[in-house]
Amino acid sequence: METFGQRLTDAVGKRGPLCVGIDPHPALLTGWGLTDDVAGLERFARTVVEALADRVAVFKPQSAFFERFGSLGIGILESTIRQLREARALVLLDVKRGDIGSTMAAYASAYLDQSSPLCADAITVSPYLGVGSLQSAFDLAAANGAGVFVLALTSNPEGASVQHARAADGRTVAQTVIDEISQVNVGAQPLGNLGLVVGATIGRTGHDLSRVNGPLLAPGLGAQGATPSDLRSVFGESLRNVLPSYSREVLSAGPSVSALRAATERAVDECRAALG
Ligand SMILES: O=C(O)c1cc(=O)[nH]c(=O)n1[C@@H]1O[C@H](COP(=O)(O)O)[C@@H](O)[C@H]1O
Repeated sequence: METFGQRLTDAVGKRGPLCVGIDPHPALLTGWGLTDDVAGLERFARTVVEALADRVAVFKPQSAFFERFGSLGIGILESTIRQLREARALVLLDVKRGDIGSTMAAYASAYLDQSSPLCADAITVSPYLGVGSLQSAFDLAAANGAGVFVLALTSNPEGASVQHARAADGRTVAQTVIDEISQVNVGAQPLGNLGLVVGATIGRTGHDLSRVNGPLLAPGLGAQGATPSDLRSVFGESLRNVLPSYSREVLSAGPSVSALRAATERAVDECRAALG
């Protein structure tokens, strides 16, 4: 079975270095002339799939915006994941899970087990209960050719108060997470299955990402104020492993299919130029 690192490398090679977040905010539904209800959500998701599924490497549906409509919203999330994967795009489900090991195993099977209706290619997780508590997700991902993206340095201004705090050995909390993930990815070719999330908004923080050997998801572009030209100062020599991620900036071009495609092409071109 191909590893997630291999599948991601292939997808980005064919379609370009871009992740499009599917975040159906109430304001976006309204902006698209849709109702803020299940019918509006369904139409929104269907339009994104029609416009972009065959041309974007990675999609990141944000689970909360589907969960908000209960089981009907989850049903639309399931069908959206399925349609995106049928179009050979990778789906990184943004659920930011994290729990004690035994419960984490249940979350892992919900999102990474091939037989689950919500099975995705990768998920986002939070390391707040300790990186070791996520082991069951790492194991299931490896067994299924899937990936796991661990929050390290988030794009929001509040993140630094926890992530830049110093552990007993003097490293920041974020650096301990980065180092633990780097250890798992050692030797993986072309890229490890474990990624990190590092916001494009954070500027130069002095964290060492040089040994991660895994994908670096960079949200915070567009609506949160970062631009592709900020990526170099955040990622330095690790730029080659960066997967830039846009949600509202690209989605606000809708509902026109051609405008969504044009916004995506622009984003890919700008990211390609910035990543070198
Ligand atoms: O894990 C994430 O995707 C994430 C991490 C982070 O540090 N910052 C961040 O904005 N995100 C997510 O990325 C998306 C950003 O959306 P836009 O600001 O509209 O591009 C949202 O779904 C956030 O939940």
